[in-house]
Amino acid sequence: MSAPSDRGATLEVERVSLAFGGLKVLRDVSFKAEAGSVTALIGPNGAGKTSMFNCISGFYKPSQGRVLLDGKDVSNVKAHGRAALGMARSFQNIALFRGMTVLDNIKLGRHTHLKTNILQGLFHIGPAAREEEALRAEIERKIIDFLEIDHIRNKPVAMLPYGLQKRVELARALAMQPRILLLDEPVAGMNREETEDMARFILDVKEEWGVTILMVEHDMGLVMDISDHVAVLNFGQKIAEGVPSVVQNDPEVAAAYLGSGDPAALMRRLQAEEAGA
Ligand SMILES: Nc1ncnc2c1ncn2[C@@H]1O[C@H](COP(=O)(O)OP(=O)(O)OP(=O)(O)O)[C@@H](O)[C@H]1O
Repeated sequence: MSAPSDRGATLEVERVSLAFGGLKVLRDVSFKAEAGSVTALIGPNGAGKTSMFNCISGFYKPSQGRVLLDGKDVSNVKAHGRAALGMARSFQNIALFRGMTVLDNIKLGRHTHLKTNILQGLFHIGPAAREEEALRAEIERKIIDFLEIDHIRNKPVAMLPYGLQKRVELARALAMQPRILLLDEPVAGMNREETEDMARFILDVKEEWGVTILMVEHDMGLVMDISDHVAVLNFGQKIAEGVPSVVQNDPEVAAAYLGSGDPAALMRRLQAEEAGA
């Protein structure tokens, strides 16, 4: 299969902080997702993972820090501009048009950053160039083959089991021809078989399409199995980072998750680090 993007993009998060009123949600967080790798952002509930995703994709503007895509500062680029630069995102809760078919949902993915309007795109009218249309159709066909969803292409999304809906969401994100894919809890609510399928597809997106993957995920089995790199947030700060085996054995990470150790001491250390930064 030919890759829709030549290679994945590098993402750098540089000293990002975010506050809602007086609440500091992210504090001076830096990490990097290397081109063509799978990076996982993990941490207990409320650690700031989704907020970080929102800063990366341009939904939130950090109070400090920068987001760089292939070394280019995109901090002032709006969400749709970042999408046009190759950032695609899936959401924690499925954000598909439930009454529409699988194929039409996938088609909508491509219109995120094209000038062609959605209705023109769906009904193949207007100024959309024929050649581009053919190329797009080819890409959609490849995505449908790749994710093994040909048998449901004309089914309304609402009729599909949860795991397949998540797969359609991935298909729609791929239709944007991303260079980096941000996946917010891609296997949340899935059974074991669905999780294993999704793990395989994520790895295939990386290996066959060269797309960089950044995912927020609570399923530690999946994170440790498929990530090249893991960054851990707790109380809005990065507490650990590295290859899965190192992060897995980090006592501070265990303490953050299990509540063992002394959370007050950890909080004090994080605050002291922040004050000294
Ligand atoms: N729009 C908002 N306004 C105010 N506070 C917010 C907003 N979004 C998030 N927060 C707060 O920021 C903190 C981090 O939330 P966030 O959703 O980023 O964490 P998370 O690590 O993604 O959690 P989870 O794993 O439960 O999804 C929480 O205390 C949350 O209540």
